[in-house]
Amino acid sequence: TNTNEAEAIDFLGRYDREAGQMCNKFMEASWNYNTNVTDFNKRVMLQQQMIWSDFHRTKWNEATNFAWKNFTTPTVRRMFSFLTVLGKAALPRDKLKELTGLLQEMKTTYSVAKICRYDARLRRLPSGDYDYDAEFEADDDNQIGCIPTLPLEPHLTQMMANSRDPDELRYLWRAWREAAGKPIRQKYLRFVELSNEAARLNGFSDAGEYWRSDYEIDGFREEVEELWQKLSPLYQQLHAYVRAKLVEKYGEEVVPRRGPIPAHLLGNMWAQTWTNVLDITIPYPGRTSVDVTNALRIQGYSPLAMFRLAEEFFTSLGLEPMPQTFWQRSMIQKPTDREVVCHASAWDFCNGRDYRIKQCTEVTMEHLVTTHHEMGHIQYDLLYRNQPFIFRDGANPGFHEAVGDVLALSASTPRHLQSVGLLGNVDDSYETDINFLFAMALDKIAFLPFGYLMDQWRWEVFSGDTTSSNLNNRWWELRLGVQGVSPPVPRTEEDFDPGAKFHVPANVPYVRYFVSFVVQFQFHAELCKAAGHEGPLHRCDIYRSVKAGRLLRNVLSLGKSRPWTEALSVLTSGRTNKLDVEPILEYFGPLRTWLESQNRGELIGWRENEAIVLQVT
Ligand SMILES: CC(=O)N[C@@H](CC(=O)O)C(=O)NC[C@H](CC1(C(=O)N[C@@H](Cc2ccc(O)cc2)C(=O)O)CCCC1)C(=O)O
Ligand SMILES: [Zn+2]
Repeated sequence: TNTNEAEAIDFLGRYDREAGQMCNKFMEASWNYNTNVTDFNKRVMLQQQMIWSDFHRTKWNEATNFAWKNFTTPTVRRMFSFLTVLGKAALPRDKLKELTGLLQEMKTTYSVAKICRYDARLRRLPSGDYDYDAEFEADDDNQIGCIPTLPLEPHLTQMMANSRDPDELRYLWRAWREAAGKPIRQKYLRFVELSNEAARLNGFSDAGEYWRSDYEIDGFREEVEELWQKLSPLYQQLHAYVRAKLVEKYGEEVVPRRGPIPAHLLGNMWAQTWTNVLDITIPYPGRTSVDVTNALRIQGYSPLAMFRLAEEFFTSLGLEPMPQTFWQRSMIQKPTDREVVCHASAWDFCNGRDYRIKQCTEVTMEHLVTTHHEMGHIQYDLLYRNQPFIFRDGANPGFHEAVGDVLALSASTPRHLQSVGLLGNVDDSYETDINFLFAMALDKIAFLPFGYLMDQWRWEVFSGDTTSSNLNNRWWELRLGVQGVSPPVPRTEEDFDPGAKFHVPANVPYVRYFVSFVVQFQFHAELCKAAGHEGPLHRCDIYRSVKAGRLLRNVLSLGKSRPWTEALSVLTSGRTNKLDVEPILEYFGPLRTWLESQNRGELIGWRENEAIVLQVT
């Protein structure tokens, strides 16, 4: 092995230049496929994927020839520690092709899945009523003239958000899982086998351990478990209150007063955020509500105007504007002339100049928040663009997910929405405060158990604790036990419900979002301090604070050049280097007190025997 550190540094210099070019070519091919889903574009992208993997393996061979662990320069050692993990390219070529092929097939199934309109699917009884029980017996579609025409975005997303008909919601919930989840069950099992084989070739016990290594700390799994245990009581208070409101709306036959909440009634296809049932659950209906969707529409906001509004928040902090090419090359609306992957995403083309967002933007408050989220990824990409290629990444994946959300915490406040003209008169009353905190909790607190259980389930699949005999059952054990939601129709091992959530077929890890929802409040607290904010944390708006912007720039410019624990030390001026639930609990403190008083007499938590009995074939 080569102990010459000077030669190693020369190798790293060459790698830096070549990797940027290879990455750019792969991102272009991947972008072309995602913004124009055709077989040709898929083939080109898979070809580029193989070229990138060959490049990665060649460089890996060179890197592993160096005795890098004894090198004296810390950043050189850190670069080699990343370079000497080959990832899926460690697989034999034929298995790598199978793996990438399976991944593309699963992503395509998800992206093009469509279901029939509600009424087209259902048989009518002589009386003219719908025959709900017949809805899935007649699998022979043309018997009832059903042609699947409704895609997830924007149709099913909007229907799940706006329908208040439990039967329609139940149909949509089940039909989507028939179309998107069930068909990929076998492919996913084979994909897991190959992912584990690749992980073992890299010295990990399974793909879950490989994923968790991104967080660079031992006991990350236990750390996440501990954070959830501290947050679960607040979630249970919110769950109890929302359940009581849903009982009021739909009655106890539909919503068990002491049981889990049926998953189709929470305004979201996966019950992961509950903002779309704010109208049913808002604490003080008469008072100010921060859902500015109507104002956006009345004021004629376009997707572009929403993007400009988000960009202006970043530049008000002294952070980077979007590059010129961003506005020319991004896809911010769903095209009408071709299939695209609508799931929003932010793209770094690895050349320090080309950055884009792909988003099927709708003019809603939810999409305004998403726009900040995606632009947060681009901002982070821009701030670390002068780092070496290997360090151009988030300090940990949760940091990358937090950036946009941190700004959105300020941009969503009633005061801020009023200052940009999206909200009329805002009173500083207690009720308005509670309404605002409640709306934020439907997004941030409701999400925590889902953000936690997604990879709990996958880590157990990768480790073999969960197998094909209990794949779907284990999913519902976690959904019931952790999140307190139940399926609106019985589920069996014929189904594959996790497969109906983008990140499973797309194989995108998810615990990053749980980490983000904790750490974004640590960022918020520190930036508010830097901005000189006084008063309750939930009222802070860092808009136009150049001091807050400077602190954020200092933390994010590090990229992955230092462990994220050091980045947290920079953020907190040395006060901590750990994930900490105190800021999120402080932010929601007033709401928790209010919920505890409102929930007197309610069962906090849920009796699992009230869930629909899980059928096991
Ligand atoms: C080239 C590439 O892929 N780039 C990465 C970014 C990067 O790695 O640089 C990327 O763009 N990933 C896409 C993904 C999209 C979204 C998502 O999937 N969100 C989660 C969880 C969630 C829920 C509520 C919330 O407020 C925030 C997050 C979900 O919807 O379940 C959908 C809209 C929001 C974010 C994303 O932006 O994280
Ligand atoms: Zn993100």
